Amino acid sequence: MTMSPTYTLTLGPLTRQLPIMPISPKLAIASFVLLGDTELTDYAASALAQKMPADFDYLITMESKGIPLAQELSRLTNRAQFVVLRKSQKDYMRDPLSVPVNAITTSAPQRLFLDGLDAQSLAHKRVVIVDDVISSGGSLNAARVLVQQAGATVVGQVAILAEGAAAQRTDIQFLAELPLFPL
Ligand SMILES: Nc1ncnc2[nH]cnc12
Repeated sequence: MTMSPTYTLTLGPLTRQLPIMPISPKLAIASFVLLGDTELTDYAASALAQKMPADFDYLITMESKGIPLAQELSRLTNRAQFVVLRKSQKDYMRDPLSVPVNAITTSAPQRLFLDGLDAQSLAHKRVVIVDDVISSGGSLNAARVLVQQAGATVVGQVAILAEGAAAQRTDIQFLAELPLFPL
């Protein structure tokens, strides 16, 4: 296997070599895969716990790479439950809400689904959206729409990394920037 070039990510005391992978003829990304990295997940959750709004009811995240982060953040902030927006409709969902989403790493159009039971729990609640990387903001926007459709209010948006132009956003809290790599 030929080795791809890497980008060195530094997060507090931790460093990771992220492989730089083309995702289109014109663009490569430094691939940040949180799944399986317990050490990084735990560090990022404790750092993000310091950046959370004081008053919120629920964390909400998007399948799949945000899930371990949201779980640890939920534990650290003493929230007994968090909500996962899914990328497919499951047979066990009741009256799911769904919206289209465009993500930088997935070429095919996708949808994001909120189980109707979760939607009921969220009604009139204060919600923080958490994700591993915010890039184009496509999945964040889709999550916001679902949260609003459920009758909840978004009181915070947090991520480990802000990629490309997202690093200039003032409406998100994040720990580090991640560059994009034009080809
Ligand atoms: N750099 C990246 N690595 C992994 N997933 C991503 N989603 C958006 N940007 C990403």
